Amino acid sequence: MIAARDLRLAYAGGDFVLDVPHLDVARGEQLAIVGPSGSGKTTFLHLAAGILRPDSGQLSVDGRDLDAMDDALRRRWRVARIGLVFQDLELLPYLDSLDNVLLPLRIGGGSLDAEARERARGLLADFGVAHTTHRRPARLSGGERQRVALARALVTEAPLLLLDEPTGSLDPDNAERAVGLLRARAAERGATLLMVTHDRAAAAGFERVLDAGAGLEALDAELRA
Ligand SMILES: Nc1ncnc2c1ncn2[C@@H]1O[C@H](COP(=O)(O)OP(=O)(O)OP(=O)(O)O)[C@@H](O)[C@H]1O
Repeated sequence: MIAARDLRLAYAGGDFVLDVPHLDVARGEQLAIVGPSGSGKTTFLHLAAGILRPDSGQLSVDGRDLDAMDDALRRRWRVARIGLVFQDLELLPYLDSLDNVLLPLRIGGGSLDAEARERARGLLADFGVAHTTHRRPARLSGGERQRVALARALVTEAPLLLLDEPTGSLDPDNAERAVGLLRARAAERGATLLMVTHDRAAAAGFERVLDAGAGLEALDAELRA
């Protein structure tokens, strides 16, 4: 599902360089990348989502070479094929929870029929935030906002879930429940799940956990071990 080879990205004007020599994530696999702040987890996730483009190297996601797509196509492809949770959530402040969850369908030109609305409401209920359905983000707690963002990642039933610190605002019980639900939904439909986090507890139970502690180039060593 994800194949990265000799991937390199340096931010203009910064010191940080992301190097990922070799990483494969199989279709249907659930992978957690754990590492401290600043190790490049978000950068890698944004490369995999086609939000950032590498300076060099190859990256194929869901069988597509992201570099070969123009920006508009990559955006359409991302909305259709990836359920994404951003570290800063990116809920739209003028939409209530239901419309935030429906947003990927709206952007992707998908159907917003009764069935889609029912699915969105069901996801809000699954994550324990049905009571926020008609509230805007400003009137939600941090944990409620996070759970709305998690519900949104599942609404398109995309084959790839990319989750950036999906439990950052949740207490331990809610974190465990939320990750369990994301993983169960992914497993039910054979979707691939990649979570990056600094929270080792959130990664407990994942069959494959990569340590980005020494920088993502260390992933290569794990793969060869
Ligand atoms: N737009 C940018 N321009 C310059 N440097 C950046 C930019 N975004 C991130 N960085 C730097 O790149 C490095 C990796 O950042 P990244 O957000 O990928 O790390 P992370 O592992 O996700 O950290 P955290 O757990 O704190 O979110 C950091 O040193 C950061 O300061």
